[in-house]
Amino acid sequence: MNRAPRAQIVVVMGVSGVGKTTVAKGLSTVLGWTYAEGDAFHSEANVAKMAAGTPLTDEDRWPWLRSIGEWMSAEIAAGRSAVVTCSALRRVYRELVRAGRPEVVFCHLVADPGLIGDRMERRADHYMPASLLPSQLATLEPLEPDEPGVEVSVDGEAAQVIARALAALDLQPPGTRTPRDTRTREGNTR
Ligand SMILES: Nc1ncnc2c1ncn2[C@@H]1O[C@H](COP(=O)(O)OP(=O)(O)OP(=O)(O)O)[C@@H](O)[C@H]1O
Ligand SMILES: O=C(O)[C@H](O)[C@@H](O)[C@H](O)[C@H](O)CO
Repeated sequence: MNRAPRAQIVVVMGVSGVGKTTVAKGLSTVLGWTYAEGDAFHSEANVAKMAAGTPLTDEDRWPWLRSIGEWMSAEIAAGRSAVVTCSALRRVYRELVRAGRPEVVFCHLVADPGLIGDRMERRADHYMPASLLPSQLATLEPLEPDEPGVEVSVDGEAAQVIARALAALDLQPPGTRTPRDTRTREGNTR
């Protein structure tokens, strides 16, 4: 029987400035998957708060996380695989995003804080000030072993990082799978 493969959702997570947008866009292009920018789901109030240099609270983040989850559910219902950025700093946030969606896997981007700070300082067209990096790092709870996902270093050029993320996630661009790979993955409920 010819069954359509289940949709997969990759959440590219990590602190502000670590490279989520860069990597998520790259993955979606290579894989031909839908892409969404998690920042676009923030309320104007959240954006204004961050732009003013004030960290968001849990209460600020819950509605934002729920909107991202709703977007994922729509993609899953349509049978589309997708990549979305979402800082997903705390485990409870990731649990909210995953709840009822076994298709979700996280790609946690990591780097030396100095490297992230440099990249943020050089980025001109973004509301998030580099001064919020310490609070992002303090809030971050790295992926735990029982959570679905991988950790990927963003050291090096963007193309290298995207290739590293694909390999860590065990994803191949369409057309590059051998029949043997296809058989293996059909039976894999990861
Ligand atoms: N591998 C890389 N090498 C050099 N520069 C990079 C790399 N990845 C990202 N950058 C640059 O670093 C800055 C931050 O990257 P990006 O905007 O993708 O991060 P982000 O995690 O999406 O940030 P935010 O959460 O604040 O939106 C950008 O100016 C981007 O062009
Ligand atoms: O949880 C948070 O504090 C926010 O999502 C931030 O991480 C920003 O949205 C993002 O990084 C934009 O710069």
